[in-house]
Amino acid sequence: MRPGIRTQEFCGELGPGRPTGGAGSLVLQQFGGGKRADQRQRRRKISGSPDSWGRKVLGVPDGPHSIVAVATGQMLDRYWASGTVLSLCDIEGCPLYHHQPWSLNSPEMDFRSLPKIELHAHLSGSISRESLHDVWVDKIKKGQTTLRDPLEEMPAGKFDYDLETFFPLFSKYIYNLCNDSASLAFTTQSVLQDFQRDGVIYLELRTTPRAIPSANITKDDYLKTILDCIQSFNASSSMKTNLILSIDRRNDEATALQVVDLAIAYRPQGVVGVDLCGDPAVGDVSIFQPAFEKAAQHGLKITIHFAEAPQSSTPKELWTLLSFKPDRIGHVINVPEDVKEEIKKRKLGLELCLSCNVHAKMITGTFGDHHFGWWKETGCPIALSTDDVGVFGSSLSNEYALIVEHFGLDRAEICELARDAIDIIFGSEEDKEREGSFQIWINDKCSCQVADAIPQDKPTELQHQPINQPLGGRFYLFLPETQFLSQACRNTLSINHNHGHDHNHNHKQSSSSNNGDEEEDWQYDMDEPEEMSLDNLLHYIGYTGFPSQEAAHILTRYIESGDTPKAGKVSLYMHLLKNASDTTSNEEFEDRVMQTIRLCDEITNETGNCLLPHEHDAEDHFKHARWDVEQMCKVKFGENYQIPWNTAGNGGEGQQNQLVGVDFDGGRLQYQPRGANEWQLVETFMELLTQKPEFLKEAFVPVIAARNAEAVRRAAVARDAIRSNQMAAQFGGMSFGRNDVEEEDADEAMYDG
Ligand SMILES: CNc1ncnc2c1ncn2[C@@H]1O[C@H](COP(=O)(O)O)[C@@H](O)[C@H]1O
Repeated sequence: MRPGIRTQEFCGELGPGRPTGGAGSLVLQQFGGGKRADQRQRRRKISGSPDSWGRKVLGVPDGPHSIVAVATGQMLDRYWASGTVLSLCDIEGCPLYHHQPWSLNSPEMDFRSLPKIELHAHLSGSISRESLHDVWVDKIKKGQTTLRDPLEEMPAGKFDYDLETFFPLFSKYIYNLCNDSASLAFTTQSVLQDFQRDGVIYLELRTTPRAIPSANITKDDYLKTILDCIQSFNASSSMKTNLILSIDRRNDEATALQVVDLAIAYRPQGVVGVDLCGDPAVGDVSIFQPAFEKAAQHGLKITIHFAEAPQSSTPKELWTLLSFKPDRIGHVINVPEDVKEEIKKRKLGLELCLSCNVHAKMITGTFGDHHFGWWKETGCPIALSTDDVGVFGSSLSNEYALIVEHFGLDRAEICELARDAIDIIFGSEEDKEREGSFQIWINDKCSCQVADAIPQDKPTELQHQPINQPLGGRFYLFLPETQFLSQACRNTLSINHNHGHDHNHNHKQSSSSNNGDEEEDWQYDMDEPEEMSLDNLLHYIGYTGFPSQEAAHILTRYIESGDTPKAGKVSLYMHLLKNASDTTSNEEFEDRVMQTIRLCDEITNETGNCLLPHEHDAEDHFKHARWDVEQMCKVKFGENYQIPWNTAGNGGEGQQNQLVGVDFDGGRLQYQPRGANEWQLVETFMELLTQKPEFLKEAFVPVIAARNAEAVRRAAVARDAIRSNQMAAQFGGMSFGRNDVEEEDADEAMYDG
C-alpha cells in the first residue's frame, strides 16, 4: 500500500435520499418505479424539516442517482487525470449547489458535469496552446525548432482567427511543430485528456492523414500513431473515442481515395467515417464523388463541412455534396431555402459550432445570431461541437453554456440537446447503447448529491438496492478534508513506526505483527484529542508527495474562484505545496510546516471551517469497509454469498481474517488479505474496479461509507449562515420555505411527466 494515502470515503450511490428528520438518518433512493407516492411523502416530510441539509445545502436533490467518491492526496490526481471525476466538490468549503447542475430549482447548470458527446473536433485544431508550448519547449531544448513559442504565436485570449488566418495556422505553424511521432502522440493524448476533463463521454475526433517526410512518417504511420493513442486511452478511461478521417478540399481525387482506403483499412482499429474539410475557398468538390461513394460502399459513415463560407455555398456545390449522401453535415451556415428543406427532409445530423463560427466571423453578428436558433426548431438532430477548441478556446461545456446564455434553453431542452447527439454518432450500436446509458443520466437529471451523512453506527440500515439498470450518476471528488489528512498522517505514522516494512504491507499486518502494541497501532482512541502534528504532516507530505502539480492547478482555480471558505482551505494546501516543494533543508521544511499549522488555525478562526481533524472512529471504519466489500461481493456472486469472515472486531488475537480496510488508491484495492478466501475477495474487488465502467453500470451498489458523517453535518451547520446568504442571492432572494412548495410541484411534474 502506498503509505499515507487512505481514502476515507467510498464511492457510493445516493438517491435523493436525505435526512428524514432525525439527525443522522439517511434514506437511500429506491431505484425503479412504484415508489413515487412514498417518495413524495418523504419529500413532504423532509421539506418541512429545518434540519434537512439535503434541502438547505443542496437545493432540491431531485434525481435518483449520484456517485460520490471522496478521496485524498494523489487520488485527486489520479481520478482527475483518468477523467473518472467529472467535477470537483469540496464538502468542507464549497457550497455544493455550485456543482448542482441538476437541481430543479437551480438556475445554474454545471455543463462540465453534463455527459457530453463531441462529434466535430479536428485533432490538430483541438490541441491546447499549453500542450503546443510543451512540445515547443522540448524541441527548443533539443535544438529541433526555430518556430516561435506557441504562447506567443497564439497568445492567450486570441481567438479571432478568420478563415484567412486560420488555415495557414496549421500549414505554416502547427504542422511544423507537431512533426514527429513523439509530438503527435503527446498532443493526441493531451487532446483526449482535455475532452475527457471537460466531461465528454464519447468523442469522434477527426484528422487529415498527413505524411511527414522529414521524420520518415507516412500517412499510414501517422494514422497508426493516432490510433494507438486512442486505443490506449479508450482502454484506460471512461471516454470512448472513434476516429474520422478527413479529406482536405485541396486534395486531388487520388489523394481523397487514398484517405478512404486508409479509413477502410483501419476500420477495425476504430475509424468510423470520412469527412470533407479544409479551406472552403478552395477546390471543386465534385472530384470527391468517387471517394465518398467508395466510403459508403464500405460501410463508412460520411460527414461533410457544408455551406461554411459563401464561396462554398453555391447551389451547385451544396447539391453535389448532398449527392454524396452524408450522414451528418458540419457548420451548415449559408444554406438556401431549398437545400434547407432537403436537409430537414433527410433529418441530417448537424454539427454546429458556435464559438468557431462567431470568432472566425463565419456568421454575421454574434452568438445570439447563430443559426443554431433556426435549426433547433427543425427537428434535425444537433450535435453541439467545438471544431477547434485549441484555436477558438471554447470547450464543449462552454458551448453548452453559451447556448443557454444566448438561446435561453431550459434544463429539459439542454438535456434534450445533449441526448440528441446519441442518435447520430458514427460508432457502433454498442457505442450507442453505451451512450444510451448516459441518456439515463440525463433523463434523470443527474442529481449530484453529496453524501448525506450516513450514521456511522448503522451501516446495516442502508438499503442495498441491486442495480439492474444502467448507472446514473458520476463520480464526485471531494478535496481532502483535514480529517482525512489527519488519518493519512496516522497511517503514515503507523507505517513509519513499523519502518522497514514493505509499503505494500497494510497497517493491520503491522499492528498485529508487532504484538499488539497499542501505541503503535494506527487505530486510535476517539477520546484522545487529535492534532495535526508536525510529524504527521511531515510524513504525510513526505510519503504522498501531495499536493502535486495537478492538485496545485486545481487548487489555484479554487482560489481564483474567490469563494472565501473554500479559498481558506485552499490556501492551506497551497502552503503545503510550498512546504513540499521549495525548501532546501529539513529545518526550513519543518519551519514551513509549522507555519502551515498556524495558518490552519487561523483559517479555522476566520472562516469557521474546522481545519483541524475531526474525531473518527476506527472501528466504524472497519465496519464500513467490511460492509462495502460484502455488498460488492453479493453483487458479484449473488445475494447469498457469504464472505468467510472469521472474526469480528479489530485488532488483537483471532483477527487473522479480519478485513482491515478497503481503500481506493488510484483504483487499486488496498486491503490486507490473510487467507486464500480473502485473496479471492481482493481479486474480486480488483476485478470490479478495473472493469469500472461495466462494473459501475451493472453492479455498483449503494455502498456508502460516509464515515465523516458527523463532521460533514457539523461543517454544514457551521456554514449555514454563509450558505443561506449565498443561496438567497443565488435564488433571487427566494425563501426556502416557498421553495419547498415549488419543489413539491416540480417533483410531481417530473414524476408525472
Ligand atoms: C472553420 N472550421 C474548419 N473548416 C474546415 N476545415 C477545418 C476547420 N477546422 C479545421 N479544419 C481542418 O482540419 C485541419 C486540422 O486538423 P487535422 O490536421 O486534420 O487534425 C485543418 O488543416 C483543416 O484542414
